[in-house]
Amino acid sequence: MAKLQVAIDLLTTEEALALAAKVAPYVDIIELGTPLIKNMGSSVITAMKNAHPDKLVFADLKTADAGELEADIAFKAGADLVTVMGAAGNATIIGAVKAAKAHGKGVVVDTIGYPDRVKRAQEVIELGVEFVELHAGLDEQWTAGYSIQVLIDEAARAGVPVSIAGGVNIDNVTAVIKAGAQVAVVGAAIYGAEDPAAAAKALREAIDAA
Ligand SMILES: O=C(CO)[C@H](O)[C@H](O)COP(=O)(O)O
Repeated sequence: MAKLQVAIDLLTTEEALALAAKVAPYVDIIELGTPLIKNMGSSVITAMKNAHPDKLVFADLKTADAGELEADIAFKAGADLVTVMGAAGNATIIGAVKAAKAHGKGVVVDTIGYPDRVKRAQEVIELGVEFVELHAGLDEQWTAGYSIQVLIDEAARAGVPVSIAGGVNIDNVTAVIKAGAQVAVVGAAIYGAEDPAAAAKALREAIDAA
């Protein structure tokens, strides 16, 4: 069954916990966004895991170097999954995977900005990562002409476990899952909704029906 990951791109632990409390019944993975972790430090990871021990807590570190060290910090704080950039060297990804194995946790590679996301996904899966995030970041989403269809097409031909992030919403989530994504990552369409719980519930139902 495909998973729903809520990306919490808010800026304080208090706001993140309040949102997570509303949407937790409908999501499998709670992602702490990079700006949130930069603003609050690893204490937000611990706070979220303590509040939701039954959920996978995803620390979107976007590590570019010192993979083992940065991943170890997040796993010690309570993360179940951490991200390393696909543009990082393989040594960085291998280091993070080493830390993950030591903690019984996992690494996700984020392909933001990588020219050939599918090729990199196929390469890094061999390094022991859990799955690869086919990701158009916020800046790319705000570029004229952006369409999530690019990511959906990439997922359909990746042939390795992937998530899709970059403007997933209720209108496209079925296509995201039908393309083969194992995880749909949803940020603004949940945290920016008038009723985040209702938005998460609708996404959950669409994923389960896909
Ligand atoms: O990691 C991120 C940005 O770097 C976001 O969390 C991710 O893109 C999902 O958010 P949205 O659904 O708003 O695109």
